[in-house]
Amino acid sequence: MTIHLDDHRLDPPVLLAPMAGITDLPFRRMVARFGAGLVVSEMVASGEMLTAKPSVRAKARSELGLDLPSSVQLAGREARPMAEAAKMVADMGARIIDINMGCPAKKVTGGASGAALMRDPDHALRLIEAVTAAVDVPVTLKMRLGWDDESRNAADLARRAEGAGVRMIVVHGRTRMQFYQGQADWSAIREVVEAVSVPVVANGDITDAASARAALAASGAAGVMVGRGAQGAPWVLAEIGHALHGGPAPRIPRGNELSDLISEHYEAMLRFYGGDVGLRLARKHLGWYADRLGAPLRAEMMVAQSPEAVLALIRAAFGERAAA
Ligand SMILES: Cc1cc2nc3c(=O)[nH]c(=O)nc-3n(C[C@H](O)[C@H](O)[C@H](O)COP(=O)(O)O)c2cc1C
Repeated sequence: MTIHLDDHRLDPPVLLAPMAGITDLPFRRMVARFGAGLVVSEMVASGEMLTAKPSVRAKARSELGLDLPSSVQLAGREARPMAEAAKMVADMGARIIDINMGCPAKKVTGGASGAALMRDPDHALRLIEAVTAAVDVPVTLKMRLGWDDESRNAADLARRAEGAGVRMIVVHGRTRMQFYQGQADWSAIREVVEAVSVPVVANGDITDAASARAALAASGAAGVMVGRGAQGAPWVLAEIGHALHGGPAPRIPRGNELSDLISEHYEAMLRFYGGDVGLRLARKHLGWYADRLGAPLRAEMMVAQSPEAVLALIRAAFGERAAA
């Protein structure tokens, strides 16, 4: 099954979730080269986008260097700045724009954006309409089941969003008040699938082929979106695409090929952010790779102070001898 958004084919329908501080351009490129139907940027605050801060603009960059659609996610609470920011990111090359109505963080919901928009559907609709009217690229929406158990309004909001021109809806199977607790309720996503005719994508706790298959069966969704499951395993989306949709099997690197890949990711982060910031931000990815792959020297990688020292540790931890 393939999801079509205008000329874009999201094939396989296995999508990388937006994650603030994680799905930056270097990580999206890493996931994209193994294979995914779509990769989504971390959220970009619309207000900050309009101030033209270089670090915010960098989040909205989407040139993957591959023939794969890249989506930029915007967060905000007011229609006009959201529409203006949407125009800016489309001009920068975003091929799809996603609206964040799922983020539970107090910093975000306190500003009445993210999942807080689900508490005020009339206002949310005005914001969606402003964005769809402002750009020619497809606009998608990411939401939760609702604010809390008493107000599970995802299906109703999805129906209205479709009417306002939204082309695909991703639903994280938790309410905002659940934050990340418990288990995502994939069967609750079915109500949204049945409410709209645009593709609905299931999200939450999907980490491998088995959970992806279970999420699709429970929800009836057209595809899955994977977030935390891709940390330290940028090949996981391609593995799911292969198992469920017959896409090409990813070649998961081992030994020196693995240490080359991780070094490449590391150096891409240094180039993207500049030395000091890159060195610091790359640590969490190195930690995830080490955790996933059971590699040694994790603690040393976390405190190493120079790129040369980190690269030597990557070779020692993940390379041929380490694998032997
Ligand atoms: C560290 C972190 C950052 C996130 N940032 C965003 C974000 O910027 N925008 C968004 O819509 N969701 C964000 N999310 C939510 C994820 O997109 C996803 O909905 C959630 O993690 C559930 O999927 P998963 O179980 O596959 O991780 C974030 C989640 C995490 C863990």
